[in-house]
Order: sequence, then structure tokens, then C-alpha cells
Amino acid sequence: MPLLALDAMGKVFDSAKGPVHALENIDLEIATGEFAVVVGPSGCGKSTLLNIVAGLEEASSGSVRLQGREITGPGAERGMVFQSYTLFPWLTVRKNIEFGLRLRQVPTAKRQRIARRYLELVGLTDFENALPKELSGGMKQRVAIARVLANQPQMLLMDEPFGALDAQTRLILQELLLDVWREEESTILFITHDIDEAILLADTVYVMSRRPGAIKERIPIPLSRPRDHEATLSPEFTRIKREIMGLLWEDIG
Ligand SMILES: Nc1ncnc2c1ncn2[C@@H]1O[C@H](COP(=O)(O)OP(=O)(O)OP(=O)(O)O)[C@@H](O)[C@H]1O
Repeated sequence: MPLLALDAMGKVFDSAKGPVHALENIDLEIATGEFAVVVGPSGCGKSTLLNIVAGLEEASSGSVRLQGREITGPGAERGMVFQSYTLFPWLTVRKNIEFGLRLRQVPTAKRQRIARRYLELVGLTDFENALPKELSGGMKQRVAIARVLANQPQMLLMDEPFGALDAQTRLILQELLLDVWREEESTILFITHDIDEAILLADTVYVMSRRPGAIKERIPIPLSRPRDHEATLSPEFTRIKREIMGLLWEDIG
């Protein structure tokens, strides 16, 4: 059974100008441990798709199931990382990471042990007592990733998490995320505009068509792992990039 299964899922928004058909007939299956990346033209419904899986929006038709159970709202088994930093500004880095554990009344010693582990995983051990305002954008996103991982979700949902970062920080965090994914054996559903980012990270790239968005093509990425930025220089990478750009241009052009 796939971890996540969307079956003929559609979404229509009501707006002042009438119904907006955002998503239509989305069929998508993501296996446990898969790194799935969704790309598509602007406004095709990528964020809407992720928000529905997160339980922040409701599908208008079809079904969305996690381990066979219909998703009816947000849940701790799905951890979300957004593009903009969503840390609590009044809490230190460590307390931000411990936040979800505290809510679930995890005992102090265990909470601190888990926080320490994820601080180390994202390379922020020396900053555990810093406040978010003392951190760079890249460091804030590291905390956001650690905070979600500390809750040990079955699935990470990431909506352009590196979209606001400069190019160099972005490369560093892409490689960090690959390490985290391997170490934690996570399942990730990741949205991006950046085709290079999609190919570098993904087991499978799902290309969406323009609104009403549907999954137009499922492209397995056969590049060997572990991967780093060297992979982006290979002829195989360029071949895949050309294929994805061609699919996107059919809709944009
Ligand atoms: N609450 C809403 N009410 C009405 N229309 C909405 C609402 N949310 C999204 N939409 C519309 O649904 C469509 C899909 O939006 P969505 O933000 O999911 O696209 P996207 O692919 O993530 O866009 P981008 O790549 O530009 O971030 C858009 O046409 C958008 O205007």
C-alpha cells in the first residue's frame, strides 16, 4: 500500500467571480521512503495540493488517504515546512525544536535528548540558545526542518522551503536535506519552481499541467545516490532537465 494515495482528487474554490477550478482528477501515489517533488507552472495548484495533503484545505472531490485512512484535517503524522520562516520569535532555537514535544507532554529529559539530536543533524548545536532574530535565513530554515523532524512525522510536506534563500545557501540546504532524508528514512512531498532542485532531490518528479492542475507526467530520476551538486553536471541530468522543461513549456508557451 502506498503511504499517500490521492484518487481522482479535485478542488474548486468559491470566489467572488465564480468557481475557480484549481485541481482536477489528481491521481498520485507516494511510497514510504520516497522523495517526491512536484513542479508545475505558476498557479497550477501546487500549494493547494500540498495544503490538502496537510489537511489545511479540504478536497472538493475524490479521496486523499494516508496509510489507507482518509485525511480530514491536520495531524502530527504530517509535518509541514513553508517558504517563510514560521518559528516562534520569543523562543530559543532549542525551545522552538521542542515545541511540538512539549505540547504532547513528552518528559523533559526525552524532549531535550530529541532536540539535541536534531540540532546536531541540522548543524546548529552551537546556536541552541539563540533567538530566531539572531539567525540568518538559512539557519532559520534549518530550525524549521529540525522542529518538524522532532515530531517524527510519517511524512514531510515542504512548500518551496528554500525559495526565499540566496543561491549558495540554497545549495547547502539542498544537500543537508538529502542527508537528513537518508539518515531519517523520511518520506517527503516537496514543491518547487526550480527544475534543478527537483531533479537533484527527487526519486520521482511529478510534472503538473496548468490550471486546473493535474499530474501530467511522472518522471523517475535514475541518478545514483548519495547525490550532491556534482550530479547536476552530468549529461543524464541535462537530459532529464530538457525533458521536464519541454513538458512545462507546453503549458507556459
Ligand atoms: N482561497 C482561494 N480562493 C480562490 N482561489 C484560490 C484560493 N487559493 C488558491 N486559489 C487559486 O487556485 C489556483 C492555484 O493556486 P496555488 O497557490 O495552489 O498555485 P501554485 O501552483 O502553488 O502557484 P505558485 O506556483 O504561483 O505558487 C490559483 O489560480 C489561485 O488563484
